[in-house]
Amino acid sequence: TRKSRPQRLLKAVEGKATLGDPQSVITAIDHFCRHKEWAMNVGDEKGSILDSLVIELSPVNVLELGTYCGYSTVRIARLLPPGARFITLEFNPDYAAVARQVIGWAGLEDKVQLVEGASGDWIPRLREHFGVQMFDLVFLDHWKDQYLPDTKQLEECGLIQKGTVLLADNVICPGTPDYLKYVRNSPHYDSRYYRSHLEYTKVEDGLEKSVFLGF
Ligand SMILES: CNc1ncnc2c1ncn2[C@@H]1O[C@H](/C=C/CNC(=O)c2cc(-c3ccc(F)cc3)cc(O)c2O)[C@H](F)[C@H]1O
Ligand SMILES: [Mg+2]
Repeated sequence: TRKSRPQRLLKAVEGKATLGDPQSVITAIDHFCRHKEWAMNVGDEKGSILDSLVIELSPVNVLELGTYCGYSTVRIARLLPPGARFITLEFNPDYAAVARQVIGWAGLEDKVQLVEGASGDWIPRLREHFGVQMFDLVFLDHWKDQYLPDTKQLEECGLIQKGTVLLADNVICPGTPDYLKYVRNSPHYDSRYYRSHLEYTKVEDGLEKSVFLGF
């Protein structure tokens, strides 16, 4: 059967990137998505904002919801300090398989724990299963209507504590209206919008950074 788009994206990485070089993997994916086939990676423009926030935060414990092909996983993992712990959740086995190979091509497999499963099932188990107490950074990029329920579940499980930074992709396009209302109106979050564009297009989109202030 015809290869899927993620499999064609992986072929582009294998054809163009240098093994063990994360930047070449990022460049290969961006080139493929800009010139061959669009794909829902955070992309280079929003990716630069993501990079600067990761560098500024220098997080020790990171959670990503929605690995997809692993593009943002590679962007984040390449900037993490030694000893940092990065868990990324992906429940589609085909996407997870492609992401493992993309992460491997970047030489970052030792920095990333890709967990194949649903956020709703795994969030309550992260503490006892991985021994993580709280996350310094959570990158939300999965189904847009799941940002809010998963954020609430992370709060209830005590995985969001004072200082935790939530970074949400696509708050304009496709949009996450209920999540945005929640973090912008809650006295427990200090929220800020980073205006940008939908990956590889001129359509407006952006990232919302929300710092948890404690209960
Ligand atoms: C719900 N719990 C989950 N647990 C684990 N993995 C999950 C879960 N839910 C989804 N996944 C996994 O997370 C990924 C889902 C990404 C969804 N992303 C988008 O839809 C998305 C869409 C656009 C877009 C914009 C304009 C347009 F015209 C068309 C598309 C742009 C973007 O940047 C996006 O991120 C993956 F696919 C799914 O298996
Ligand atoms: Mg996205």
